[in-house]
Amino acid sequence: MSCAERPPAKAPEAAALEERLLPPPARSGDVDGGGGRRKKGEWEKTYLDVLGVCCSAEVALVERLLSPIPGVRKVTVVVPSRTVIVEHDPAAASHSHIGNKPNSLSVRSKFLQQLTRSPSHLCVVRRTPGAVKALNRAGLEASVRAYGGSGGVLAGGRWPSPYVVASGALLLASFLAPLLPPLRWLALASACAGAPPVLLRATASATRLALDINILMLLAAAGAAALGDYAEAGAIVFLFTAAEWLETLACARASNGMLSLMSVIPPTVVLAETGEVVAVRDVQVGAVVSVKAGEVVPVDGVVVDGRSEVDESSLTGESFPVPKQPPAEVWAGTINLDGYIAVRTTALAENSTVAKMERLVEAAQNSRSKTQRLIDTCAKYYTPVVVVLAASVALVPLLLGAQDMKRWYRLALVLLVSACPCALVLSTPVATFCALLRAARIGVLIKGGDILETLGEIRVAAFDKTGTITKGEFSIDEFHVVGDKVEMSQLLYWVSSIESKSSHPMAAALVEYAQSKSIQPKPENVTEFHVIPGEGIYGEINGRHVYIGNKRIMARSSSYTVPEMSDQQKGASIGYVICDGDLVGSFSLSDDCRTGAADAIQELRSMGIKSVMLTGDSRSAAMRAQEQLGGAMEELHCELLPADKVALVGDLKLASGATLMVGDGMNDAAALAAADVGIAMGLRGSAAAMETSHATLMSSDVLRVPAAVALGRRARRTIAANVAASVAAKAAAVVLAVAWRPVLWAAVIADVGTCLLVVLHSMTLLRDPAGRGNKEEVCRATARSLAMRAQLAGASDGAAFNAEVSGDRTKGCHCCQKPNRPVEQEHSVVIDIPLALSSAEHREIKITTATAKGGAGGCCSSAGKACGASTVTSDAPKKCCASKEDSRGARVKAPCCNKEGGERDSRKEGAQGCRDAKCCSGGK
Ligand SMILES: Nc1ncnc2c1ncn2[C@@H]1O[C@H](COP(=O)(O)OP(=O)(O)OP(=O)(O)O)[C@@H](O)[C@H]1O
Ligand SMILES: [Zn+2]
Repeated sequence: MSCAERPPAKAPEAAALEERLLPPPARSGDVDGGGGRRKKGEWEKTYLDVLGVCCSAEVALVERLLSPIPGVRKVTVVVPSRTVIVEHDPAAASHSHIGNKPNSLSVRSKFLQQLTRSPSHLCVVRRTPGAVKALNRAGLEASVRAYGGSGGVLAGGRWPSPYVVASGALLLASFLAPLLPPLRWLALASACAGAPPVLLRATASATRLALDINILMLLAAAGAAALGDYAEAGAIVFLFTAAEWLETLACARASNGMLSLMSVIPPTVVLAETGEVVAVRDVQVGAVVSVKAGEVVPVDGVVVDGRSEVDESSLTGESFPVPKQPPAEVWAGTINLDGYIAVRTTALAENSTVAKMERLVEAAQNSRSKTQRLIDTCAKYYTPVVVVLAASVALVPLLLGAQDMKRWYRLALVLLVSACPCALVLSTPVATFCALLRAARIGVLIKGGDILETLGEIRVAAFDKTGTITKGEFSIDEFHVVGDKVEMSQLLYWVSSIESKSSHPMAAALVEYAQSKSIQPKPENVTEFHVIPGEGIYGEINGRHVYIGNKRIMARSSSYTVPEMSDQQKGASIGYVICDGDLVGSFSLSDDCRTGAADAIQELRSMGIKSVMLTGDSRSAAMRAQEQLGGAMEELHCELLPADKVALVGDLKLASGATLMVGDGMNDAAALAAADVGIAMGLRGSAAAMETSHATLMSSDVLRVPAAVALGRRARRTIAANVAASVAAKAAAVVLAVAWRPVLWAAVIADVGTCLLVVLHSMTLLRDPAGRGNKEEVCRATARSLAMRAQLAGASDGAAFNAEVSGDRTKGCHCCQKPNRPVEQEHSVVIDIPLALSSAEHREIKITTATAKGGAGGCCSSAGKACGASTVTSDAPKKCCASKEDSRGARVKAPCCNKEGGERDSRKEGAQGCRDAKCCSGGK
């Protein structure tokens, strides 16, 4: 059996497969804590599809049934996806269930087939047949889900149960009763035919003295039959069971979406050196595995050999191939498209990004939002109140000797049917579930319904600059020796050695710069190292005490005053090197805004959200980013310490309301936590940020921020509509019954119909909002993919590349042909620098910019390179790299007003530095 060739769709021989997927118990039992193995005594999770879970009423039942099973620690019921997650001790469970395999071979082989496509941890499957049996005995229709597979029984195309079919057919036949009166008995038969599964569940919940929809419906049907309304009784049972079936289908679609997110990691990997095939969970950190074209990358790691393009959409939601060559990072679950790569593992399978993502999504879906908690509390009282009401409607008129008792009984039955708050209870979780799923698909991991709802309330968005608005890829503009204490080579050696210990984006640029001057860093010679937040770093090398950082660090470590900036240095970040109290070097570096950052901020503005920049970098660097954004930020705060950022976030919350903070999680973890919603940037960003922030952007596409806010708003609207619909439907059914006449089947339709409606309406959240086609996405994708390819191909000359991708610029966007129009906008910008450092500088500048802007200008200006955000149509004045005026008439020099179209030559100054910039978006 060759595991290397993994035919995902075909099911190889069942026995061989079982051998592979279900290792002998001895092996899984003796795992130790070492290496890639699971630790002894760790809990495992098994996922069950439980169709009988309809609303929160069944949650307690499921828990009661499963908790007593030995080895089961925790039972979690996810109502919207009808999933039960059983956490159990594999050792205990396997002890009591050795050889105890799922009963029917057909079911078993069916899901063994699914296992071929699913990850490793599935040996647990056979250890919980007890759970499945217990649930099925209570009529809950449970089955084990192949984790990561394409959905257990829930997978689409499931037919209605024979009970539903029989009930429907009999009911239909009974409609011929006017022609042949005895046929009316068929309606009663229809009720009986559909009843068994309902009866099973009703009994299960009656035994624990709970009142659920099954009991209510049975009572209503029995009542109707007792009153002689056989047709009504049949209709109640049939409508109820049929609606349940439809709802299951709908839920199946939603949860299938979840499963496709839990991507398809192969169970085995091939070690590159030996060709040996090992289970993915046994792969150690540092092992090199080979990944052929078309295969799924099985582990997180770095490419050490080969070259390929990888589809990362399962993680980032961005559907374009990303070129990879050493030493690029790759992630488990992404697809190697067209080349061979060897990957050195950097994390165990269970710690891979996709595994963490799975855990987060799962936890998010289990968490209850405040709306949901409120509704659940109301629902708890609703049912008993309505049942008591129904009882009094039946009994009081009887005691008073009313005439038309049949009418009163029917009214009581209508109330009884309306007593299940099913739709209301489902209104929030299903919508939240779908929205979270949608968010994950577009590469935004949101940790729960509460955060989703808060996202919809956001009024201010604060952005960190370095690594969030900008790429965090600095280029060194200048590097000087100051004084004659050291030589250049010595200085570069110190700086690069100490910087190799820092994770700040500037560090990488400085190390690279030294290497380009043939100086190799020697981090091992750095005896002491620490980071001074907001200032820079300190290191001891060969007995020297060296500080590297901004002007604050200079003030701290020397008696020098900050030298005047040269003209060349305006708009850059300036750094100083201080050795034993003497200023020995200075450098300047700059960084560019990310593609789409400007559009993201414009989009937020169009949604009525104010954008603010919070940066630890210098004022000039902040201004430069602002220029590149076309003046989109409404406030700039610079030279901030991490604590200043926290304080500012607090101020924004007070002044403007719900505040969103987007950061790369390096120096703004505290600010992210302080915001109402903190979004950490990127796959590349620290993994810790992913776990501590409220939400994570899996790609570096800032445009996902407005998308996430829009999704939050949509989710809130959907939930509100769901709640309104479910309340209105109940009210309408009762009003109709009181005002006109009690029609039982109408009440049933109002009940189960709204349930279905709520599910279907929530599922619209899974789709893209109307009017925002995929075109925009595709445009951006192609643009970026092309840009990256060009980068990899070493396109040294931007011109050729631009010509290739830009097509006919005058027509507008090359992919969607929308014209790129310059947009006039005027707004004031507040620039704020903390008082402590500079003289109180707080001024407002009126900036009018004409940008060929995404939203209004052409769908893909965000695509930058391809579509040319910088394109200016013929009627707009062309004044390349023009300067603009601030309100005082002072000229603010634009170093390169829009670089989207080309690359900046860092050695040249200002406008001359703009190579191929189809410029002037900043010009008036
Ligand atoms: N490793 C380093 N080497 C040189 N300078 C550094 C280093 N780390 C920090 N600095 C200096 O300290 C300043 C503040 O750093 P900090 O990390 O707080 O903010 P930032 O990353 O520049 O900006 P942002 O807050 O927008 O992410 C930097 O602008 C830089 O001048
Ligand atoms: Zn219900």
